[in-house]
Amino acid sequence: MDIFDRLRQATLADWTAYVEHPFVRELGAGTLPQAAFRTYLEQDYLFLIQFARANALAIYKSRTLADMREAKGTLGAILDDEMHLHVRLCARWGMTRDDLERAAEHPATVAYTRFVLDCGQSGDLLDLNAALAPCVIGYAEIARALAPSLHDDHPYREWIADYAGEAYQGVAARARGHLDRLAERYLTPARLGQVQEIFATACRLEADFWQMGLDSARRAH
Ligand SMILES: Cc1ncc(CO)c(N)n1
Repeated sequence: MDIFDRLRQATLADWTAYVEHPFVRELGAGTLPQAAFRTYLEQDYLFLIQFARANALAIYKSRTLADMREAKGTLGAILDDEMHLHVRLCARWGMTRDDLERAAEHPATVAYTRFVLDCGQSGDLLDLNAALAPCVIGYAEIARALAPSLHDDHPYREWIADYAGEAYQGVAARARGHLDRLAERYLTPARLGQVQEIFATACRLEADFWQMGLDSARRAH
């Protein structure tokens, strides 16, 4: 069992509430209201800006070149791949990159991103990567679970296919391996509870992020 599996086991209720959130189920079934997806995607673009900063912070917090390269790889994947998906999908609704960058951050976006950044500022690279893990590894798992139900005219096909694709799955697998190596170096029995709490909080903030999308569609009706 690697450290990711141990953290997931220890926080299983929070993990499950995140990866099996009603937003995820409706996304997979293709029944998610478009308004919910649009709000989610707009906020997720703003999320990714802060998430890029968190990975830049991971470079700053690194004591080895190998750790720096891991964070740089994830940072590159966010800036050069993942954000392009958002811009591409939003362009279909007439939203430009500028529109996205001008949007106001929802409290759920602020809460999650600033929590992750604070874990990195107040803690070390293990704390920061424990806060980042539910995000990267969680999305890879969610998309892999949804991919078998994809069909040609699925409304969210591109989103699911991108996160289920080889490139993103590779980023997540690397992050998982890196977290394990960080745990070997830095995790002590005394720290385990705190690292679990960071992981669990990030899972809860992920669930809140999905909920924000659902709630916005409810308000629009
Ligand atoms: C909220 C959130 N969590 C995880 C990911 C995966 O990078 C994302 N794009 N957005």
